[in-house]
Amino acid sequence: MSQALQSKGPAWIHLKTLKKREDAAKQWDERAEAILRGEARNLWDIFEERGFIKDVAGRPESIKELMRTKRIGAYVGVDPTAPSLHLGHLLPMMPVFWMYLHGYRAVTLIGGATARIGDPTGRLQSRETMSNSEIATNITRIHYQMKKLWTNVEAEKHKYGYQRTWDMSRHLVNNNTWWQSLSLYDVMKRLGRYVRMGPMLSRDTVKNKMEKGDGMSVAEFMYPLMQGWDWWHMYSKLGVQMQVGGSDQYGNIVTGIESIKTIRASETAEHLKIAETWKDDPIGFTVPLLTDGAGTKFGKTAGNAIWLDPTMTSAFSLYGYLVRRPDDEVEQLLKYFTFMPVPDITKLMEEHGQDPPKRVAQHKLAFEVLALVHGAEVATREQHQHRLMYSKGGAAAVPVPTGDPSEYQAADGRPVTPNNAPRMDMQLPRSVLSMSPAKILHATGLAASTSEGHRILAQSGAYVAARPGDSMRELIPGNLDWTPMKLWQPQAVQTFLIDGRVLILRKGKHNVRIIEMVSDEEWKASGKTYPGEPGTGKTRQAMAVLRELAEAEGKTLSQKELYRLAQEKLAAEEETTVVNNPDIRFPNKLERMKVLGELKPKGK
Ligand SMILES: Nc1ncnc2c1ncn2[C@@H]1O[C@H](COP(=O)(O)OP(=O)(O)OP(=O)(O)O)[C@@H](O)[C@H]1O
Ligand SMILES: N[C@@H](Cc1ccc(O)cc1)C(=O)O
Repeated sequence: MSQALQSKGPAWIHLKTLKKREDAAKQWDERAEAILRGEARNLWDIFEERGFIKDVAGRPESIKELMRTKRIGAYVGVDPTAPSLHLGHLLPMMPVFWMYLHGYRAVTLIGGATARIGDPTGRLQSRETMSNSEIATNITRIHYQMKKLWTNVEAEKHKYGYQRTWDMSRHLVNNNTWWQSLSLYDVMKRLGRYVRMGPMLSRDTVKNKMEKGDGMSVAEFMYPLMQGWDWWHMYSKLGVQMQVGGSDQYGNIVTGIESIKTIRASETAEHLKIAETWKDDPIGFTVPLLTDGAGTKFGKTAGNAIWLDPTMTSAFSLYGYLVRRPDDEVEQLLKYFTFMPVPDITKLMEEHGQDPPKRVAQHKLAFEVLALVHGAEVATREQHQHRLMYSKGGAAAVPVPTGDPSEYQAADGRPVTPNNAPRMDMQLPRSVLSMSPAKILHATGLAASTSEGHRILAQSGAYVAARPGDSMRELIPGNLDWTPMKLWQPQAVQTFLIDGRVLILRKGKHNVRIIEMVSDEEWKASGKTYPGEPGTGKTRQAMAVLRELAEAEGKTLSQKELYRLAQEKLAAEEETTVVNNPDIRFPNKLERMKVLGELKPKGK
């Protein structure tokens, strides 16, 4: 046995990794051969068959050959200009998910930096400037949404029998992580110096916005170059050679290809130069536009978005929307939004054709999309609800998210997963900020009590979105970094407020709260209470109810008596009626009578 293999530690790991890499390359070559022999399929053909390809930046034959022979990476980016992704965004993400299932490297990108500038493509008016807190909120929500999608893609991988290979990989990145430290000098030196104004000025977006719109800022003008630099970053660091986008992204993708070639050629250090053969060239394509029944693009601007966030479009409504798709659309939607092989879709459509009113194809579509967006358990639940509704011929009662305390509780004590995570957005009164971190955790529902809050903090189990390290400062705008919370002084948490109004906390991996601080007056007027709110404890509330009941009977009770009775009743917790708060139990009517019967009106 060689020295390296005998010794423990890094050298041994290194050899093991090398061996895996070698095996993976061999497997890839074998598959490339199998594709050539017609025994395996080229993913590019699958993209074509499913209707994913609208415009191609590059030669389709070369791309196909590249995909056969090389394990390239692919990415799709979304700017967090809204608090949620929508169905339109999911379309360009689907080919990237397919890439992952087929063993390529797949990246979804959140444009924490680009969202600040706003993609001017196809617009006459600039996007509104977003505040730090709005960006932080959107990034947090979309980050966890993408995580959830990736979790469910993983489940789909098993469902459809895709093998895990050692080298398949998926990444979720935020372009702010490189833009925050990139120097203007680097961008100018490697890219700006070579880009000519003529072609940039002749782009439709630039001409239209300058001539018919509200003009164009330098940053907006540079936007396609920023997107191009993102791609370069991932091209050079992760081997991302392909970009996928919505149909409006063609111009940005072409500019990106030119940018990569320019930056690549501007490398002066011989040992850092990247090869420039067709096998190394960046390539990309756009997917068709997803439109609504009236042919309008689905999106934020048109106000017709079907959101992937269940508090914005409930899982029930998403299912309902998909089940209502007309017969002539459903086959294409199955190709776009499910991982069902096309022969299975064809078979399903034949079955559907035998009894169209049964909508088997639409139900399958709805189930599959929900499984991808919200997980198999929610998909099964919603399918059941809808079947029940149709069989009864009436509308089932659907819970609409209201921000009720129960929505912040983890599902029946089970571990919090991306698919059952409680809702993130909540409000709390500003006075909460002067409480201890343990109490704040309790107030947000991240801890069941203050003492549990203490325990969580002692074990470093909760985090606040903040600058990395111990700097005790609020989040770097555009980033999402976490700092473990400690048993800090009561005022400390205040230092992490973003724009003085938003606090972002997390417990465990997926249990997140984005808390908007409102004035105490506004909170009081809302009539809401939070766990541990002073004056709203169980005993105090029970005393208030008992006092009211007694007064209605013309009886006045001392505080001491009220306290004793409240304690007694709460301890008994027999026959109960839930009032307002599911945590607080009150005596039922019979009980009340008994209680009041026992009472001696004061002075008698
Ligand atoms: N309806 C759609 N069909 C296909 N792709 C879409 C659709 N909507 C958005 N996309 C794609 O998703 C990505 C992100 O889009 P973007 O952030 O511009 O969202 P949007 O909802 O279209 O915004 P807006 O409506 O404000 O223009 C882009 O690649 C875009 O082309
Ligand atoms: N410009 C894209 C989003 C995006 C941002 C950065 C990227 O690197 C890629 C894509 C859009 O508006 O849809």
